[in-house]
Amino acid sequence: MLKVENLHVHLNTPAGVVKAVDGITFNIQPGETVGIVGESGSGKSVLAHSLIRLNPEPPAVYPDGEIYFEDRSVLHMNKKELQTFRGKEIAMIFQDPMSSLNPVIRIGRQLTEAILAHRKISKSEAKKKAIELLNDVGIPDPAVRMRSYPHQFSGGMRQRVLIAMALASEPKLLIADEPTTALDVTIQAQVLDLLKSIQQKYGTAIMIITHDMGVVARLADRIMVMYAGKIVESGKAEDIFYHTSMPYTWSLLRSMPVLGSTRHRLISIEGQPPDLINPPKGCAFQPRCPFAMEDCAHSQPALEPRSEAHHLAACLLSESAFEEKKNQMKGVLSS
Ligand SMILES: Nc1ncnc2c1ncn2[C@@H]1O[C@H](COP(=O)(O)OP(=O)(O)OP(=O)(O)O)[C@@H](O)[C@H]1O
Repeated sequence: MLKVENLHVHLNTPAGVVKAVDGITFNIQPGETVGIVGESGSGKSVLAHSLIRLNPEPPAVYPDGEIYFEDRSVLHMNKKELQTFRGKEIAMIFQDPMSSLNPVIRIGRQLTEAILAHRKISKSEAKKKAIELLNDVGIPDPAVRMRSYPHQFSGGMRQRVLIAMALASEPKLLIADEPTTALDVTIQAQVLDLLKSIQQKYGTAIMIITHDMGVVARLADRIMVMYAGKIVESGKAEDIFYHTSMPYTWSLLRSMPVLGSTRHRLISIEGQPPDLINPPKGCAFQPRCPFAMEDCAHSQPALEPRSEAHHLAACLLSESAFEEKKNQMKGVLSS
């Protein structure tokens, strides 16, 4: 359904060219849930926004690569084509629902208008559909709540409303950019469960962007790990969690809190993410990598298959060598 080929997105800033997306290739199939994880600044949002050309142009330019949605080139769409494409085929929800809702217009009207923008139905049918959608996303008393203003809803409820708005056009792909970061933990879990149930009901593919490995663990079939504008590891969720093949992914996983663990402090990844204007030569993670070898500073590892099908990693260490290094590290940490 979605095919991204060797995509490069550059941001021309006064300080220089930020290589925010630096040669990324992936597909999303209908109904699939794909998680994109990485630290702040790794290029997740720029990548997601480029799928519907939401990065302001300038500063964004697309010097190389292609994005196809059902064989249509998104990078070659004109303004009018983009307008109908956005929301209708691919919809997006953001971290802060308040910024996407109009504070002075009732929820019901905003939702009804979103439906009417995409479907040729009467106003009363759209209203009925709006109530149905609010019900689907778990808003109690939806017919009554249609008359509420955004500030009369809690943060979690507002995120539910936005999910309903995104579903108004029955998109084939829903991009959720850090949809739960602004919510507290119990509400986060409810919103993630809602996304899962929506996918089952509507068959919508979901691309979820997060810096939280716990979020992708809960939701994603397939995970792509981003570092410095590149995908450094991708595979099925179980490959990423149980056959981790790239030291950056391993570091992200080690920084996750573990329920019931005797570990008392969270392990953070030492060092800073690289400057995307002057990225380091060789592997961009090398300056922070606990397993770096001499070659890592000179040659950039390609994203290559590992032993499990469709599991790719960009690391000069072979699977067995990485396994050995991890075991040595565990030995040092436990002694
Ligand atoms: N409008 C812009 N102008 C200049 N640089 C930008 C702009 N937007 C993003 N960047 C830079 O592009 C890089 C990628 O940013 P992006 O927002 O995609 O990261 P991210 O992984 O989504 O991080 P976060 O989780 O903090 O949103 C960063 O170095 C960021 O500073």
